[in-house]
Amino acid sequence: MAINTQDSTCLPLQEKIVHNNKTARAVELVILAFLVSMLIYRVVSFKDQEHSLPWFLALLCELWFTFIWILTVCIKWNQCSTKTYPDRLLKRLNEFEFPTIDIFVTTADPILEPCIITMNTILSLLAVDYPADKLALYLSDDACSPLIYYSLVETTMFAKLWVPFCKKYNIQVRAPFRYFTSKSSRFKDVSLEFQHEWKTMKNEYDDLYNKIEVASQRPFTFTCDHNSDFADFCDVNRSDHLAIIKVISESTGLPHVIYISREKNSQHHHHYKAGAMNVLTRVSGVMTNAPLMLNVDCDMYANNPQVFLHAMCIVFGHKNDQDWGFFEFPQAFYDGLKDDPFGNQLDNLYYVENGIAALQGPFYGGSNCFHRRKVIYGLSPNDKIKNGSIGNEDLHKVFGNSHEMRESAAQILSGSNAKIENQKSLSSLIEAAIHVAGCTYDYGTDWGKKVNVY
Ligand SMILES: O=c1ccn([C@@H]2O[C@H](COP(=O)(O)OP(=O)(O)O[C@H]3O[C@H](CO)[C@@H](O)[C@H](O)[C@H]3O)[C@@H](O)[C@H]2O)c(=O)[nH]1
Ligand SMILES: [Mn+2]
Repeated sequence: MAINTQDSTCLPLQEKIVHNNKTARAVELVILAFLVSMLIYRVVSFKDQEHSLPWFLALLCELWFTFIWILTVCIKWNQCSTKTYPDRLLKRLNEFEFPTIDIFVTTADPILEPCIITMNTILSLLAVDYPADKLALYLSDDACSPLIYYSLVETTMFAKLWVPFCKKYNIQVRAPFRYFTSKSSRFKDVSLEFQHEWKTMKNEYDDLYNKIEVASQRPFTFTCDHNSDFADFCDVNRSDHLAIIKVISESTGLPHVIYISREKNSQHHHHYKAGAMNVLTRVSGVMTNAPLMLNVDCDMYANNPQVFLHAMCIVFGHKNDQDWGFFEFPQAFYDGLKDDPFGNQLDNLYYVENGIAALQGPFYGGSNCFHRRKVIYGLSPNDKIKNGSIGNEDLHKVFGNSHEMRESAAQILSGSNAKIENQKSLSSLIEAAIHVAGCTYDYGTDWGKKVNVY
């Protein structure tokens, strides 16, 4: 009987691969030798010079050039990439061991950032290969727009069809606007059942698209009485209004879906995306309190349904907690021009990032990033505070005057298993969530100083 030497339990879940190019390094070393010889020549022949000032200035310029050149070579010396192995992960762990994750999507304007694009971002995230009961998706709407709220409600309904369809047929692109326009969605050797479901799904998506597009093209109208779902949006001023938080879907087989429009007041600065991220952190802390948080901009979509499994390879693939506080996925851009003449694919930026990652770690790009909640709360990745050892007064100073916020923070800081299946239903937590979404909630606390995303 053959012995399985490749026992999957011994193989790593993730590897940091450093690519070193020997030829390029040899060339750099030759250049370094030239530069050093030139500097030695400048110094040695200094006393023989009639024009010592220009000679000295030339020496300074060359020293500066050499210094910059060395910094550049440090970045070029190694290029690093991380490889993750979701198949090994699935053999080694059960899905119930995966942590809960709070997903944040931010949007600031339904026209400048077209609603249908934001909704596709959301659909691609709702449909990822990960246990749905471990995910909660929060949409932060800085425009306080009933149109965005309406679109999210409609999108969540469509998701109830779209997500099972994607999972049943293992669809690879789960943002419908890309899926239905890509060649891979055309029929080839597929069953009649698939063709039939594909057509139904396409019609449903066209319906959703039309509803949102029609609603976007004229001022959004709705009934303003108290029973209406839109009552909170009546006569609302986008830069001066109370917080609005609505639970759109809860425990329905989809991830939880929650709409947030944080409080705005013209007297207090809202701090753009950074302000939105802080409110999202607090609101999700009170509602679902997942130990991991992912932030995604409204105009991006998950182009790989296994992206959360790749993420879990990083989470479970490191022996020490201190090895990471956050990790992020690179951005890629669709429909680029051939050969990228304008550099839109940011290849140079990634070249620099990969070089820096080989030296230390990547720099924070701002989105597609998984954060450890406790790190955002001010702990280093390997630290834990003993349950009960942090006093209520300290918690008050750091996390503010919401009892629910302090309780949830204490849970995270002590490393106890924060679970989405919080006893209380999300709808019963709206009041507490609205409190922490206030625009002055963090005044006098450590938010923004020691506790924050940005
Ligand atoms: O008041 C605001 C302004 C922006 N956003 C959101 O923030 C995100 C990023 O804003 P955008 O204007 O698209 O910035 P970009 O320059 O495209 O984004 C890059 O640069 C930002 C930092 O400047 C990072 O936060 C982003 O992740 C990164 O992709 C978008 O989802 C916006 O909807 C808000 O939620 N509220
Ligand atoms: Mn952007």
